[in-house]
Amino acid sequence: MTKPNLHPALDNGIAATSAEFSGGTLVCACTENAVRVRVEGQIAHNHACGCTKCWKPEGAAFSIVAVAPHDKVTVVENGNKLAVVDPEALIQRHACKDCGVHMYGPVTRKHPFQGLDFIHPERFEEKGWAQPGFAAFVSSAIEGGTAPSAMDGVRARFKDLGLEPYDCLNPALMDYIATWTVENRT
Ligand SMILES: N[C@@H](CCC(=O)N[C@@H](CS)C(=O)NCC(=O)O)C(=O)O
Ligand SMILES: [Zn+2]
Ligand SMILES: [Zn+2]
Repeated sequence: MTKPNLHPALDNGIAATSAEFSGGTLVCACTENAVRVRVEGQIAHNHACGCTKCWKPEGAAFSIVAVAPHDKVTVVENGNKLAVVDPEALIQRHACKDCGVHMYGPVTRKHPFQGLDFIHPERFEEKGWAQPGFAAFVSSAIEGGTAPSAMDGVRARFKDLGLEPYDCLNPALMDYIATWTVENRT
């Protein structure tokens, strides 16, 4: 059976995390006047996401997405090209209006992820960012066009890569969300 195309940063071999990585610059896909976003420090919770809302490169069924604290994320070039994809969404994904790449997505509303920005580390100009650790929203890939009959192969491939597949987030993040929910009951 042919291997499913998940994402180039998975299919072509997962690049190792470097302890030396102390931040980098995300760049959009424009060849002129590219948007650049500086992220200070290492990223956290990097994972593959199968949902339809996360930005993916052409042909990929999954995105690669991680978080960084909002105060560590700064637009440094061509921020005038950014627009919010869906103002109603929890994650305020700021995309380049010319090439469509999502550059950063802050969570500003009261939520366990408030204060975090979602970013796509494959857009870093530098290497060494923390490698993905699991796969989230795997069943949502069907909504993005993956055939239901391909899903066993998709999950098996993630397991081969050492990335446990989940249909929501991983247990650590789900427990974190539930704990926050208990602590913030009104
Ligand atoms: N099945 C839905 C799932 C969407 C979803 O819940 N995505 C997650 C992972 S990125 C989320 O946290 N979304 C919040 C948001 O999009 O603002 C889809 O594929 O569109
Ligand atoms: Zn662009
Ligand atoms: Zn997603």
